[in-house]
Amino acid sequence: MQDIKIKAKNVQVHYGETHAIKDVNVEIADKTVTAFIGPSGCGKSTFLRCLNRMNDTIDICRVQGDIQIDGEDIYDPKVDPVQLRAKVGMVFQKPNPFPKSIYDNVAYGPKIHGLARNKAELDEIVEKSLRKAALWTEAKDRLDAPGTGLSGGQQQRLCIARAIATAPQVLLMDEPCSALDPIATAQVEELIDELRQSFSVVIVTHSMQQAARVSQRTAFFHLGNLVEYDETDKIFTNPEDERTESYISGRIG
Ligand SMILES: Nc1ncnc2c1ncn2[C@@H]1O[C@H](COP(=O)(O)OP(=O)(O)OP(=O)(O)O)[C@@H](O)[C@H]1O
Repeated sequence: MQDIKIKAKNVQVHYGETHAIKDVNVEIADKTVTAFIGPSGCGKSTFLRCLNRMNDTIDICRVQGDIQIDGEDIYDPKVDPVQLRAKVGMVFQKPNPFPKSIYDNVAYGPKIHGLARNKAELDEIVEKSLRKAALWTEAKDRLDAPGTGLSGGQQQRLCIARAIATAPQVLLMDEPCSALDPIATAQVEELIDELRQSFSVVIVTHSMQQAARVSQRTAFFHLGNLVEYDETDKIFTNPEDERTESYISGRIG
């Protein structure tokens, strides 16, 4: 078992009157892929967004409880959410490159966070991030071309390169393959497996096959509750809870 990277205690989330997350306690390991699964509306994305305070941007959303990353309370008023999101990167369902060149998409974060002292260092970060995101070979001769001109799968890898360019410690992925074809999906899944050498990766997925392929730990959510959290193999072959069993066998969801 790897070290614990994220500790969430008694987390509750409300959107106005809707109680979306009900007293969730979970410990997420470093250098591990953790999958969040469960039926639509069970709270997977809401809980994922708690981990880098993306819910702060939703007026009616109220987050309670305690979330620590490396022992530090991420909801402490001293924490700057912009800095936090550089440390806890995020990749969304739909590839959303900036309307800028491939180079500038990746260079943007390191620039605003002052991670490069000069152009040569910035070039190096861009190349390293694109290599890590398995996009360098396809992109190296067109770094000035717009990011939006890439294929869907390439755009998603560009967004992954952008997220890892700020040297995050955690990468959150909210259904990162749902807009991709099977080949692009396989490439991103392969990449996720490599990324876990460097970070803690947390992925929300609708696909149980994907969770089984990419993750080592799986958390099953149902109606805002974290029902079961265990080794991925255990969840899919021998779950403890009847609700998990029903979901993985296709009876609910
Ligand atoms: N911005 C929002 N405003 C109000 N309610 C919201 C908002 N986002 C989510 N909810 C509600 O919170 C609950 C959990 O939603 P969430 O999107 O986290 O579920 P999910 O498991 O990720 O679903 P899906 O798999 O369909 O994406 C649902 O009842 C949803 O309607």
